[in-house]
Amino acid sequence: MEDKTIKLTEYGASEAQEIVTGLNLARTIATSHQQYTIVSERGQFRAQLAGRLLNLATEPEDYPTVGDWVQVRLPDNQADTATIERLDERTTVFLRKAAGRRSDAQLVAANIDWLFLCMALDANFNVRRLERYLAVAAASGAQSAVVLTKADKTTELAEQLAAVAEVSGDADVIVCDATRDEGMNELMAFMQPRLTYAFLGSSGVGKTTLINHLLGTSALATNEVRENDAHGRHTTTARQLIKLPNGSLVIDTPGMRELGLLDANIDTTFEDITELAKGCRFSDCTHQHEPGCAVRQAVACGELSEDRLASYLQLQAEQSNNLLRGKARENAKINRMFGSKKQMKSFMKEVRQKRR
Ligand SMILES: Nc1nc2c(ncn2[C@@H]2O[C@H](COP(=O)(O)OP(=O)(O)OP(=O)(O)O)[C@@H](O)[C@H]2O)c(=O)[nH]1
Ligand SMILES: [Zn+2]
Repeated sequence: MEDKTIKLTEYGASEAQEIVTGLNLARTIATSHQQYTIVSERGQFRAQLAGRLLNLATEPEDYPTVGDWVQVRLPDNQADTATIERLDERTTVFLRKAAGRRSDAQLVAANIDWLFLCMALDANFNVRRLERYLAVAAASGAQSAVVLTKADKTTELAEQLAAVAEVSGDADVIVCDATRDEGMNELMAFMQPRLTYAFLGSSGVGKTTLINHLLGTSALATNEVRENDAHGRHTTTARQLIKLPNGSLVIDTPGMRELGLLDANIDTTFEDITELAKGCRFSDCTHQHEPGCAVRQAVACGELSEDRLASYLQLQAEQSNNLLRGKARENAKINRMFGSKKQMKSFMKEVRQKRR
């Protein structure tokens, strides 16, 4: 195998990373079924979680995901598997709600600097969905930009851009057309070496195509979309971190049918409504039936769209529903581990006293 020394700083490591004696710092660049591919100073390795970590892992968040920094024990032989001993704290994490009724988290990627929220300008175009992406992205800690793809497929670009501008706040909006190689320069102008960028969006909007254009190759496989229905088949099944020629790191994520909301920053994403709500008669106004509601008033006089308010209320309902379920889940976990909350507290007290 080619002996190449990889500088971890090229993978975005910050100087602050502390390296535990005997362990190497590595970045997770791909995962599949609890098998990981990592990049370390000694090169790329396959890796698996140490048994101790596996035993402690009870939530999806406990497992490494693409973009994670991990501390590993490397084997002498590159063909052998490395062991992940510790998961470093994440600076940002993009979570979605797993499919189904439980509010389980599904990790999409970690330590992302920028999220590119991708939406196609064909039948995929939907500002309500974009609002959802913006709200979830705002809670991740990463910055976001809107990437509108397939500009060749629309005859209403001006109207679509106006609709996007109404919901996207301060976020930059980049229009791309992969068939004519348009928008790639704007996208590249965004991207700096060593920062990590994740492409998110429904299946078939052209995320992989964009990354291939940025790479200048067809390193990643794409799939033809079935004509007429605008539903791409799922091409991207595994996530991976890829380095672009300019040194930027990109993560292609599998297209999502629906972005399940687990945590969102609704107030900043819907700043217009938050502002209006200050004029409501009741400070806890739900903007649904209360008298003196400034938000409904704005809808009535056409200042705020009915659809945007509906979208806001819907996301808020999902958010509070998840919070309730999350609390119930946390209590169940405490009961499992300690018997009861009371027993947990007395256990913690004992630990604190021993430390003194
Ligand atoms: N007309 C047109 N087609 C495009 C454009 N960009 C991508 N496509 C086509 O759209 C289809 C889906 O593209 P992908 O890049 O695989 O989409 P994706 O978002 O990565 O899809 P998943 O991997 O399923 O999430 C392919 O047939 C591409 O050739 C574009 O700008 N214009
Ligand atoms: Zn109100």
